[in-house]
Amino acid sequence: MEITIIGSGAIGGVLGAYIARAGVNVVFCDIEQEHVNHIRYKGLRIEGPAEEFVVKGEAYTPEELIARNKQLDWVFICTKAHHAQQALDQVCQLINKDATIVSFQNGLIDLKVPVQKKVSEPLCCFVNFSADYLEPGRILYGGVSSVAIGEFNGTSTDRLKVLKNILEHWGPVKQTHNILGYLWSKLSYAALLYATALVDETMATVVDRKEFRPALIELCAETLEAAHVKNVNVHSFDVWRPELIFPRENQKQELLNAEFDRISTWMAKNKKQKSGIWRDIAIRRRKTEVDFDLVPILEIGRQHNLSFPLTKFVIERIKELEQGAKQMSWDNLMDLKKLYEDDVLR
Ligand SMILES: NC(=O)C1=CN([C@@H]2O[C@H](COP(=O)(O)OP(=O)(O)OC[C@H]3O[C@@H](n4cnc5c(N)ncnc54)[C@H](OP(=O)(O)O)[C@@H]3O)[C@@H](O)[C@H]2O)C=CC1
Ligand SMILES: CC(C)(CO)C(=O)C(=O)O
Repeated sequence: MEITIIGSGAIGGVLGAYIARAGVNVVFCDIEQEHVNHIRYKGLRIEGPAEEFVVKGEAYTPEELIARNKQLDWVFICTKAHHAQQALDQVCQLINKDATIVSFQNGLIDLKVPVQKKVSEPLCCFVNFSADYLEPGRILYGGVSSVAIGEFNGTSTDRLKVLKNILEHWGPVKQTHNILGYLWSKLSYAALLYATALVDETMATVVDRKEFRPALIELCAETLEAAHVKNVNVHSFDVWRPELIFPRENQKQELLNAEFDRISTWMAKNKKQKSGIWRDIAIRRRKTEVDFDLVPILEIGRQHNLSFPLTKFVIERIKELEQGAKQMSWDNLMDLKKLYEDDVLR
């Protein structure tokens, strides 16, 4: 068995390193030549909260992987959502009907393989552990958190069992009939993460600020309402309990405050202190995955005559931050709070 990781950054790098360290054949693939060279010649360093280790491995750019011309067996697509389809298309000629493709993206993506390839639909992996690509060959790993896998149609298959065994070289993995429930739940959590990235502060600091909580809770409720109209039964994970937020009429202030305290404490303990969204904007100066995370929520709202003003605001502000038209600041959260108080509460 050989696992090919397409996109060996934060998530792909951590998973690949643990799986390779356990003795499974892992082939790392990434578009960054310097990163590929590091993995190949010096090794990939994982800097976790409990341990640091280095794994040397076979590593290629997509072009080198194609030139190698070996059929791929297990293909983990670990790029950002907006690169995933292109990353898969690029290596498609190396994929035949026996291959298993697994998507690891946050957000709503629907990877397609040309039908003539007769490849089964991709498996899906929900990820909530955190990691950051620091520089070529170096990845910060925040520590163990939930990972769940499933077939999109909810069935239990042999290939899922095999995937579970592979991924458990990293840590505990839940096999679920409701992978969409996890993905949508993560989307509602991601709404919170996007809001924290409006400020140049740690996620824990933002979530700790009680004056912003009502607006943040309503922001997450908008995504959960979209999940509801799509008939998705959202699943809790780690400290995230969407059932406390939606349906809105079930909200209990005390429970929600305690929940947000718990989330803040949980975030403060993680080695990764700021979100991937913050990192994309502030450090890597590139686009976030907002088009795959929050933009589809607005679209679903439109289709169902639901307006999601806070989601719309966060999308617009994130895009302004991406373009450099606005700066990260508490003022952004003040504006969100004001919108909530003036337009939503009214
Ligand atoms: N990081 C985290 O803590 C978490 C991330 N996730 C999700 O996991 C997914 C991956 O994110 P993450 O690991 O953080 O992203 P990273 O940017 O750290 O890693 C993705 C890597 O893929 C590379 N890449 C882009 N296009 C291609 C291509 N065509 N072929 C090969 N490699 C390519 C990127 O290069 P380049 O940078 O040059 O584009 C990058 O090195 C995202 O959907 C994210 O939301 C989920 C939970 C937590
Ligand atoms: C913070 C984290 C890891 C979720 O826990 C995440 O998904 C991100 O950084 O985008």
